[in-house]
Amino acid sequence: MEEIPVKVAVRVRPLLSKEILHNQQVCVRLVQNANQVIIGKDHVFTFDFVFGENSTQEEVYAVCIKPLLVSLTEGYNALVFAYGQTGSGKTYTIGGEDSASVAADERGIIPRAIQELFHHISEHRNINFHVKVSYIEIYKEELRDLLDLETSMKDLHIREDEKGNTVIVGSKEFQVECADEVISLLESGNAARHTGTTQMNEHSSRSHAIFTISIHQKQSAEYQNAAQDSISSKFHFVDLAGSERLAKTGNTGERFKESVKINSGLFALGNVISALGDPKRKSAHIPYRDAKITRILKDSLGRNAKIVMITCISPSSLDFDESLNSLKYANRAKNIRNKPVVNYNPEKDRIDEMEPEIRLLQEALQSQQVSNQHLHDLNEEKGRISSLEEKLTRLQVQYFSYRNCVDEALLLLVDLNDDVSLRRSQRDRLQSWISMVQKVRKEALTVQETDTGTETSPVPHHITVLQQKRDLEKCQQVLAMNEELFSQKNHEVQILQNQTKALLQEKKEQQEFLKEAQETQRLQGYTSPPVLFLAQMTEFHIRRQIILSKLEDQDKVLHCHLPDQSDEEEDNTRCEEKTSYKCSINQTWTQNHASLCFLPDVSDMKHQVDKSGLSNKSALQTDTNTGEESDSLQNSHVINMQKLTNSELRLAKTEQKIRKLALNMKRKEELIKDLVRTGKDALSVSWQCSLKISQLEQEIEQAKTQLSETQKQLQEPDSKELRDIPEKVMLQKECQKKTEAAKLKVQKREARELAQKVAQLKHQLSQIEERLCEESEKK
Ligand SMILES: Nc1ncnc2c1ncn2[C@@H]1O[C@H](COP(=O)(O)OP(=O)(O)OP(=O)(O)O)[C@@H](O)[C@H]1O
Repeated sequence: MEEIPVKVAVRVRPLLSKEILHNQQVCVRLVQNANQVIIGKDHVFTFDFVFGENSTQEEVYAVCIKPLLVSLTEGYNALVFAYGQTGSGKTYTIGGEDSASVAADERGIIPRAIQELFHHISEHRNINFHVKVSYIEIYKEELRDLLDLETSMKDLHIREDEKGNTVIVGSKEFQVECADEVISLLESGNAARHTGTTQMNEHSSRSHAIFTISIHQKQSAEYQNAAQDSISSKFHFVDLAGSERLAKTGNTGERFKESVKINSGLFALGNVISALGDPKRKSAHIPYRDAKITRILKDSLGRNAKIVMITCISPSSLDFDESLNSLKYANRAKNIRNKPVVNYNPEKDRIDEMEPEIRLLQEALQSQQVSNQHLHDLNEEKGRISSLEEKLTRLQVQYFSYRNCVDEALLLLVDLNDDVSLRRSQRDRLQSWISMVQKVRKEALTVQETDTGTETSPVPHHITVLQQKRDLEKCQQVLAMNEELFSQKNHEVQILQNQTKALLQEKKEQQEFLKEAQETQRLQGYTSPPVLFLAQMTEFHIRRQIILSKLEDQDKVLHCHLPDQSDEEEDNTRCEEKTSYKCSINQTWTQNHASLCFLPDVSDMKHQVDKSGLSNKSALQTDTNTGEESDSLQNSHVINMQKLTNSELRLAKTEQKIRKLALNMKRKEELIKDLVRTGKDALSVSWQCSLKISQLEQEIEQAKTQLSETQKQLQEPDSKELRDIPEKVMLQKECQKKTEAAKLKVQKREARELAQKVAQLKHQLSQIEERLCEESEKK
């Protein structure tokens, strides 16, 4: 396999009108015969082709591209890429401009190659050509289909097939028939390409564009002989985005981002070119994967393609650095060596690849045919069976009708045999016929019995089968309906079960919630001061209740004796009084029972007790015959009543005390809260003060240092400047500063005092808190 180097051409564009206007100088010269470019004074480069400012598009095409197009038609892959600084003439050379605005002789490489290709096709009628085109751009390292803008960037992927050919999966390939069709596709792609205005170029391409023509050629059937195969080849036309010096272009925002991506892609391409141009490259790694452009060109660069690199440069001395860099870049590319081959038989290879698949398919087809035959046979068999079944049914019907006839004939002949006088021979024959029929019938019955295993039935067999079939169908229908019903019911049951589950869950949750609430209430009951107070109150009431009940019991004992010591009238009075007393006691009892939190009116009680006491006294006055026992009982009753009154009074007093204490506690709690708040405020004030103090201290320190410096300066006898007025002003300022510093000192002292006060306050506060705690503990 022959190794051929990459051909490198350099094209120097003429100075543009704006460059002439700015009187820019030319810094590039060409030595046409030697294919040399001299830039500046002493940078000389030799290339395969050099084109000066007067070179035409036709010239560039004829020299650089025509041989590639010939190679393409011979079955070789080809690649031309234009490299150079922004605004150096790449798009102009490649032909990526709007062709409507370009004169025919200014058309670039691509339209010329298209024309030539279709001219070639038209001249080779013996070959069947299939031409496809695609147009892709790499914008900010993302692929974009310029012929189908609806294709999302995410759907385009660079892949490598098993032969190492780069394939862009998802890109549209248009099958084309004539040059005009391709030109219009090219134009629509050019229009869709990302371009923008920069300081360096009014129509700057902001992306790398790859226009690809793929051809597949095969001898026409009439000219074909067995030895000839088909050929497939492709031609990439690559218009790279221009290299840009960010400082020079002044790009910002989106343009800046584009520049970064463009330069990184070009840098990756430069690295690939360097690696490929390195004589020790066999061991070196080729960094194709670093950028999309290098991944796409992987199968061409350094591999199976004939390559021409066109380096475009500006002649302006202002672009000297960029042009020199481009020439160095191109110089490296000269070292790349490729091994192009004619791409024969991709179809045959494909057929080879597909052979096992074809074999499998053939086998599958055969087995399909066999099974089809079987199916056919089966169908035939089925048809035969059904016709036989029909025949059988018909025969059975015939048989039964014949049997009926025979049965009837038998009966008739048996009668005739008995009644009619026949000749002996006739009678014998009849007799033998009858016995034969009987024998046949008997045999038939035995066969039927063994077949069915049942008693003989008068219904023909086929009719029974049909009937049973119908019954079976009905049963199946009923079964299906039942099943449907069953599934419905099942579903309903399922729903109900779910509902029950949900309700149970809800109930459980509610129970848990209730428990939690009860628990919280219980815990709160032990900790909250008002509840404690209530509990204490309740305790008091219970004790009071116990005392009252004891008194009542004693009272009952007392009243049991009273009726025996009075006459009837007095009895009534006493009874009335007794009832009123009892009622009053019972009333008190009921009141106490009704609400433990309610204190009974002490004055009421006293009044009732007095009343009972008086009534007892009057009873004692009317009955002079009362015994000592009754006296003592009455006395004890009065004493008890007094005791009760006393305890009621004490209880009322204690309750009042408790109320007062609770009120006091509440006030003190509020006081504590206030004090804490004040303490916090005082703390924040003191913090702010200390912050201010530290600031002031710093300022004082600064003032001090400045003062000492000024003093030093004043002490210097040689300092002439001191006598100057501005210097004096400065000194005055310094003095002012010193005064301010002194003031600050005073402020600082005040602040310190304030801080001390705050500390004292805090101390007092803590003492009060301690005292309050002690008091509350005592209470
Ligand atoms: N050989 C030439 N003869 C006359 N004019 C040229 C030539 N080369 C380039 N120009 C002009 O120079 C300008 C810039 O060219 P072009 O747009 O092709 O640059 P570019 O290298 O593609 O720039 P970019 O990288 O920014 O896209 C265009 O106006 C173009 O017409």
